Amino acid sequence: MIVELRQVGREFRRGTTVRALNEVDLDLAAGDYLAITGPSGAGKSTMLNILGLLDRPTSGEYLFDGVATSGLDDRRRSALRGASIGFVFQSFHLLPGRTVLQNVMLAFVYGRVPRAERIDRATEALDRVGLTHRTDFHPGTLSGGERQRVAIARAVCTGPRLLLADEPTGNLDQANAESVMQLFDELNADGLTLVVITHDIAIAERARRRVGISDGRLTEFAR
Ligand SMILES: Nc1ncnc2c1ncn2[C@@H]1O[C@H](COP(=O)(O)OP(=O)(O)OP(=O)(O)O)[C@@H](O)[C@H]1O
Repeated sequence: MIVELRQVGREFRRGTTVRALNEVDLDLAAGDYLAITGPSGAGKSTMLNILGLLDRPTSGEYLFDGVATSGLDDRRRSALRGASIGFVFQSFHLLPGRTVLQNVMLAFVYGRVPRAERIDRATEALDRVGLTHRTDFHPGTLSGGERQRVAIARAVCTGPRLLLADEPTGNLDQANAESVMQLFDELNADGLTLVVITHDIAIAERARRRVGISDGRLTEFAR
């Protein structure tokens, strides 16, 4: 198992208490492809932050790749995140003043990849997403779909065990969204474990498993 959530809860206390996640159980095996859907405020971002080791549950346990993460201090959690989890966001998060290749190489800033290997691995990731012809371009000159594919190259070039995507097609037109979803299908076929948060049912249908969140509770839909 890559992900095991055991009765995970996350409460926020700001005057009143909000239970953003409530006794959530979830298992993700290596190679799974999961979509998470739900209305605004249901707990999707909270779930992604917990899965990505950006936030901690207030109850329950999260095992990542068999490791109980509640026992890890912040430094170890960051190291695990950097080595094992890739992120893709709706708004791409590319640096406009850097080239495509340089943006992908930002993934290695906190990692342990030897300097000499970095260009090769970034170039290989750009080849994987079909953008070798854009290596020296700046993000501002690319289409939305190309920008998202750069962000995906940056997320996968470190060889993560899990890729987390938050509304990855939210800023894309249908054709560009399709190219990104096609790429996700290919990455998953190559064995990458994927979790995609989306409002879009057509996008969620691409995943092999689909869960809905409502008021912090998770329900898996039969396929
Ligand atoms: N840092 C925080 N402090 C207080 N409450 C929070 C915090 N983060 C989230 N919440 C609350 O937890 C609940 C779940 O929020 P979350 O952002 O996970 O929902 P979401 O499904 O991602 O919504 P959206 O689709 O609008 O992004 C909401 O009631 C929200 O107000």
